[in-house]
Amino acid sequence: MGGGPRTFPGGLSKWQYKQMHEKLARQKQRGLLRHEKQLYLRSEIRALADRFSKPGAEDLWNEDDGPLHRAKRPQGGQQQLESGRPRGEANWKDWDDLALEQPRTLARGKGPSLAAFNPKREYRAMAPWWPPSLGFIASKRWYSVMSHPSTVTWQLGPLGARGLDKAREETALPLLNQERLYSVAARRFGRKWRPDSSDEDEEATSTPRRNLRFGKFGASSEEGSEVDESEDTSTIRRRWSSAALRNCDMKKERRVLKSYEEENNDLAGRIRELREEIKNKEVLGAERRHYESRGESLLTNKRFDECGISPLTVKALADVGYLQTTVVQEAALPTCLEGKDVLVKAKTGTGKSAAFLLPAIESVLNAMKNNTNHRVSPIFALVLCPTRELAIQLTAEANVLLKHHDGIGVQSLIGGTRFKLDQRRLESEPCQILVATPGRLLDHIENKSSFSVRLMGLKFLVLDEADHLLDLGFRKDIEKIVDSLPRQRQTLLFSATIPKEVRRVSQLVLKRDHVFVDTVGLGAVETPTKVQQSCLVVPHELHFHMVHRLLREHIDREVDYKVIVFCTTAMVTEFMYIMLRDLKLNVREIHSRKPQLYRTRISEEFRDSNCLILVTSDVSTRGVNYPDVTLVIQVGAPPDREHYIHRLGRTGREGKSGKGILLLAPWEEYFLNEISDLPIEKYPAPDIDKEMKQKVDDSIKIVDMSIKEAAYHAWLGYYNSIADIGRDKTVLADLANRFGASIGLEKPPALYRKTALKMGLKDVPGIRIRK
Ligand SMILES: Nc1ncnc2c1ncn2[C@@H]1O[C@H](COP(=O)(O)OP(=O)(O)OP(=O)(O)O)[C@@H](O)[C@H]1O
Repeated sequence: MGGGPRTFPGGLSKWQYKQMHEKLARQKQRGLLRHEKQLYLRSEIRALADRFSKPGAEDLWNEDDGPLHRAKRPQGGQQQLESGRPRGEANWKDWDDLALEQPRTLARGKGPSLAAFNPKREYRAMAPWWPPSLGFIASKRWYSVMSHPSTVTWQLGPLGARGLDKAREETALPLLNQERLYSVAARRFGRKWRPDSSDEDEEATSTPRRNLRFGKFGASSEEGSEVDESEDTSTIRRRWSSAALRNCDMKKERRVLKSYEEENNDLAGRIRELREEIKNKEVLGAERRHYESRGESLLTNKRFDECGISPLTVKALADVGYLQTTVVQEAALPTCLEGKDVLVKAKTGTGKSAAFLLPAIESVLNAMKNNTNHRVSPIFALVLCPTRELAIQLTAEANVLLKHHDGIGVQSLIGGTRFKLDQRRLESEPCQILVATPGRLLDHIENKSSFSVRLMGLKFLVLDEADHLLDLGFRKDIEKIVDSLPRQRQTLLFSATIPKEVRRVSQLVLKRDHVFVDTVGLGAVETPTKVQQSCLVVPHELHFHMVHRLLREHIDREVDYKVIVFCTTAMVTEFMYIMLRDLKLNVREIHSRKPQLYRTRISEEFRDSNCLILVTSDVSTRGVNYPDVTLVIQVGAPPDREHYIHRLGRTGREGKSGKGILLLAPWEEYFLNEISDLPIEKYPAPDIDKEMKQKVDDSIKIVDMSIKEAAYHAWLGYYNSIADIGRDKTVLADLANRFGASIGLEKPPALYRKTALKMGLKDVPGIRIRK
């Protein structure tokens, strides 16, 4: 008779079974369609967000929501600006002027068109006294000037006391800010290409990082110019039109053009608000400083059992001795537990991890209560972080907090492990909370549809080290990840550093009505108060000798020493490690060139030990919590201020004391301008006697030639990417060759022609090209 069996699983008839399958297929198809539709909508929304953030669309960020009005540039200010123009940066300024004079008439191919339609710069040049709170002109530099209490008084004082008219005549401030802005501009302008020198992490693969930082959404006009240079006028016109948003403008009411007087009135109002805001923040900051000055830890009087979190979590916290919240936990928990989107800024080592892991657990508990879908087990909470070590650490912390929650599991997805093993682990073990690095997570999303389905149940997303994840090195990956997540979710962003640009870009992942929790406070120092910071400037040929000298000095003084030495690149780290090991120091190394298992083992060893030195690259810069580090040495100029703060933050955690030494060469002193608001003292240069120098030289000799050559290439790549140094290629080549000689290279190793071309080093005297 045929036709197969009469009954099917579950006692269904053939017809019922067929019906059921058809229904399931229809459901699946509907699901896929919904998903596709969601993806399409998101891409549309992102495109729109892009328009909002593009240079030229700044008026949309204006709190008044009014259009950009072209105010007249104060005459006096103009003159002073011209006279005070920094040497060598004249062209930036000239472009500004050009833009001012004939904004829409620049002919194709005529002169430097790049800034012509950048109203941001135009506006800043015209009305430099405009307060930064009004949004777009508050570049990072300006912001840092504003945030310094003394400068705030100086800036706002005249504005408040003499009124706006007088303030407009105030030209010293614009002059200063212009100079700073241009110097930032010049620095960024040069960062066009960055070779393998970065060792921050290998997850950020797609885009060279520093050079493109916030290029697309950035507040500073300078970055826009970087792109503009290669564009023709038609592109520029396109950009100009995007500023108006035209039919893409989603605002319901038409924005009415305001008169110059109206804008001034608005401005006066805004200034009053701003002063109020600063006063409030200063009160908060003062409270906090009081806390710190009492020499206590950052713990508050609030207990975890009063925070409205699950008693089982409170029990787990008590098991590890956490009874009271830290300042950031007290400040962030209530808002996070309310279900709001939050952006949190708090100093390094103050307990941010628990501040987001606790709400993550609560969110999972709620979701599990309400979850009716038993076919797939959704991942309810996702924590993204930039490095593998940090992901492993956060997973371990979450595991501690979940100790008494049976059936809830946390897992990590990081690069350097086997994809198939990850997959099997994800399927076989409970995973309601996932901690991941972006690259590997994306691999799973793109290659495993069942994984994407599990993510569709997501309720809670955290971006730890958010400023870094939203930086261009990671941005594309983060956007793709966010696209594959449900829009109905709570999102938290955490970091110790939140530059102004990040606040804008954060709108891509946060809801509009998100809350900003800042426990550092405007005007307060961003580094831990109990960390003694100093800077030592010696010729870079002596850096290795000096590191050895500083380490010896520290070891002699501290019985339980624990030191981290940060080097600029992975290969320089390796070189430093081999040299220090030969000098009989108890040293370990972590950098991206080491296999993951090795990295994890060393990381654990360093976490649990004393009397150990860790030589590392930027893979250890952010988030990793090694308790009781007594000294952090940073060798060479860090890529930016944020790197400096996060590296320094590996010591002085939990309100403890620590020391940080920044070792610079004389030509790296420009970096001190970036951190001029931090309490950094001059370190008295210790002597390096002949015997000690000889010892170090002997140890340098034993390092393998191939490592030396790789260190030379990496060194060259790193400094080439830093505009202050990479701008003058001849000087750079000379410095690199001096570095090569100091590590025992008789002649500079040759570069591949292609590499030299990319780095702009072809035909540069002193650079050898491989035949
Ligand atoms: N409530 C608490 N009570 C006691 N210790 C705490 C508490 N919260 C956090 N800690 C401890 O403080 C240390 C620093 O915490 P954590 O690593 O979360 O800092 P962080 O702010 O995330 O630092 P970073 O900015 O470097 O990432 C850890 O050792 C952690 O165990």
